[in-house]
Amino acid sequence: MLSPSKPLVDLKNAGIYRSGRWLVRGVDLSVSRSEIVTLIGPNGSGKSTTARMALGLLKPDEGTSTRARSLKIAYVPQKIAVDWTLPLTVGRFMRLTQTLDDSAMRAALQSTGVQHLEKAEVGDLSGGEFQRVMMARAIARKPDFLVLDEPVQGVDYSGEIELYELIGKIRDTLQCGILLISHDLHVVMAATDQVVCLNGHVCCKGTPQIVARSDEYRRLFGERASALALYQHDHDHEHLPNGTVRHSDGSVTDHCHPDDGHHHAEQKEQAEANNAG
Ligand SMILES: Nc1ncnc2c1ncn2[C@@H]1O[C@H](COP(=O)(O)OP(=O)(O)OP(=O)(O)O)[C@@H](O)[C@H]1O
Repeated sequence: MLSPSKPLVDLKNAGIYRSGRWLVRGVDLSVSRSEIVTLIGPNGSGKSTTARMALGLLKPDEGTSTRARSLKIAYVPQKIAVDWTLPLTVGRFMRLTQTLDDSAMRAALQSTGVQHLEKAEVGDLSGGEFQRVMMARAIARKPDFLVLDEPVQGVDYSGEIELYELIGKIRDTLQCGILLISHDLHVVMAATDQVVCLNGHVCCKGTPQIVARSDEYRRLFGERASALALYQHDHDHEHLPNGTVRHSDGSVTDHCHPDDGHHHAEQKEQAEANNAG
């Protein structure tokens, strides 16, 4: 039985060491039931590596990675190796790696708004449709823990907002914990409970700041601007290949300082509120 009070997944000081360097190090991260945790960070900052530790696909070389017993996991990876020139309908794709009866398959496709595509060829789908089919395939498993690696890749802005809203709905319906990966440093969903910013280690984490008041976002997204949040931070230090850290003042230490890389969104928001007032 899964305990409601314990996290589904818990990484403590976890790190992966490969080819003479730490790909990520010192990662503390937990995901509980009905919680959405978003991992952000630039390319190569260790997001997928961290997700793979959380999934149990990679064993940490340092620290620990634990998962609740009998945890049902679904993973939508960033890339999947399928030859899309081969004919494959969405309906068959849904059942490639799991047994699903017709009604369960259709319910899953319906929940992500793509039931009309059951007979479509997977190779013909648009980027947004493909992501929805991938999510339908994952949620058909009724997971306790869902990992979505870059679910909005190849999707335009309005499609991106719809996908973020859909992820919120999936969480509400399945009450699963979700680990979401995004390389986008600026735009993360408001429904995110925790944002963890990686840059080879955890730079900062916390709740995202809502930018519903921003004119630019309102112009771009209309009413749904409130579905977006802006998360700002500064990387004020650099991780060197030998595992040491160079700070903005040029000094080099073995580890990050406790106040490294903190974001300033709260101060900025406060300043904006003061100006508006
Ligand atoms: N098995 C491996 N051996 C050596 N280096 C690796 C291995 N796997 C990943 N890396 C390196 O580790 C770093 C982190 O990779 P990871 O895929 O976790 O980054 P990411 O944050 O998900 O990046 P992206 O946004 O580009 O998907 C990269 O520099 C990558 O080249």
